[in-house]
Formats: sequence, C-alpha cells, structure tokens
Amino acid sequence: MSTGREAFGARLARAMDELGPLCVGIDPHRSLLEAWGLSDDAAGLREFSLRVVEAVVGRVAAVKPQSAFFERHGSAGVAVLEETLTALREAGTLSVLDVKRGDIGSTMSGYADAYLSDGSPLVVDALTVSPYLGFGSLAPVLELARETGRGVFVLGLTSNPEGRSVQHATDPSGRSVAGGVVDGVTVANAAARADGTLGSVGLVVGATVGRAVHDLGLDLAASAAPLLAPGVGAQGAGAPELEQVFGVARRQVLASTSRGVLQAGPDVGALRAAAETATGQAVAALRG
Ligand SMILES: O=C(O)c1cc(=O)[nH]c(=O)n1[C@@H]1O[C@H](COP(=O)(O)O)[C@@H](O)[C@H]1O
Repeated sequence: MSTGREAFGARLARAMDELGPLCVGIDPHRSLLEAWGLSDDAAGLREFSLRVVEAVVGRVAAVKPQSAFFERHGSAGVAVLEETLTALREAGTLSVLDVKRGDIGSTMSGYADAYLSDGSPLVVDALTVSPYLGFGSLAPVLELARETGRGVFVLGLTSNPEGRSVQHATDPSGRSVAGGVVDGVTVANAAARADGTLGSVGLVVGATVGRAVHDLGLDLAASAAPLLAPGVGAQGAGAPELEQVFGVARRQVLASTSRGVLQAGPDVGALRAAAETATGQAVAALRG
C-alpha cells in the first residue's frame, strides 16, 4: 500500500537541484542559547528554533533538528520540536529528524509510527536510524517509509573518530560492517537504482572520514542512496574534504552543518548569509 505521496528521494533530489545540496542542522546547544542571549529553557529553545526556521526555509534543501537538544527540556522541549517540524512542513522545507533510532524490530515499528506515519505529531520527511542491532531490525521503518513516501538515513560511516572501531571491523570474508550496511541500503533502493533516480533510503557518511570510503571499497554511487554528510563546519570538514570523501558519488551528497551556521546568530539576516555561504561551498564542491 502507498499513500501516493512522491517518494522522499525524488523530493530531495529536486530540492537539492533547486536550492543546492545543503542541510542546516538545528542543534540548540546550551552554549549557543547563551551566546544568542536566550534562556536555557523551552522559551529560549522556541525562539532559537523558530529563528533558524525563519532564516533558512525555502532557501536550503533540508533542515535537520537534533532531537537531543529538544529532549533535554522535557515535554516542553518536545512540544517545541513538534512546533518546529510543523513550521518546516507548512513552509514546504524538507525535515530530517536526527534521532539515530535503533532497536529490535518490534520496537522499531513504534519508532516508525512516531516519525513516519501520517498524522503523527512528530511526523518528518526523514529520520536518522542506527543499523547496529542488525540491518534487518530496520525493516519496519523501511517499510513504513516506503508506504508513506518518506525517507530514512542509515548510519554508515559516522563523523566521529570512535566510529571506526565498529564500522571498519571486518568479518572473516574481509567485508566491513559499514560495507554490510551499504549492501542493505543498495538492496532497499533497487527500484530507484533501476530507474537511475535517487533512492529514499539514505546513508550517513561523515565528511570527516578521509579515505575510508575508498579503503573499505564502498560503492556509494551504486547504492543510489542520498548521502547525508555531517561534519562540515565545526567538525573541520569543508569543500576539499567533501570532494575527497565522495568522489564520483558527490552528486548524491547532502552536506550538513549545524554550528557552522548557528554560530552566526541570533540575527536572522546573519544566519541567512551564513547558510548562503555554506550552500555556495557545497555547490562548488559537489555540483561542479
Ligand atoms: O546523523 C547525523 O547527522 C550525524 C552523524 C554523524 O556521523 N556525525 C554527526 O555529527 N551527526 C550530527 O550532525 C550534527 C553535527 O553538528 P555540527 O558539528 O555542529 O555541524 C550533530 O547533530 C550530530 O549529532
């Protein structure tokens, strides 16, 4: 069964073509609330989030709220997250919720209902998930995303240095854990691959991972996956790293930056200018 909504991959491809391949993260760290002169409570969080929304909607391909910084304010923070997601939806800007969910399959169906079912208060265009309880445990989420025309970004190679110890580990045949995740995503995107379009099951590959894609023999281009690339800005990656990490798969990349743009606040015009600069850099690195 399908809702008839255009698939997330197609909607994302169009947004990246029209607006450039940039995602701006909403990560309201305590230190940023303070730097913006806002209170470290739900009221400050709301002002912060709605300012970022005002600055970037209709101007960037996607916006990625980081759930952790809303959850730390309890139910009032989650209410602000709902309001932020509603504002993005009403503006027609794609939302990617960063929650990195991963659990046994029966619990994953609860997360699928929470984030991917029509009418849910926290419904998003796409969410991040962790495959480290086994790729197969993600099946309920992949299924509901397909039915509702929504998307999923599966952690592949994360931007933090600690990720290597898990993701680069190999099985007796020499296949890496990350390679197994790429294989799962490639299978999930089979229809898009056959059509030569962008799939709706994405991968997270940090812009900071250096030569790992090459060294582990990952064929990202063949996966047809949108590639969410955090690590741009505050974690040190820029245009040269994006080009180096992604090579021939670079047209699938959605570069993601949070603090790199948020540090320009609280002025809406300054936030907008920072997002424009980051978009220009992403276009130069990924669309040239
Ligand atoms: O899934 C993510 O977005 C993510 C994956 C990853 O490998 N590394 C990573 O930094 N992220 C998220 O991307 C954001 C990066 O924020 P900045 O470092 O401020 O740009 C944070 O919300 C991270 O949780």
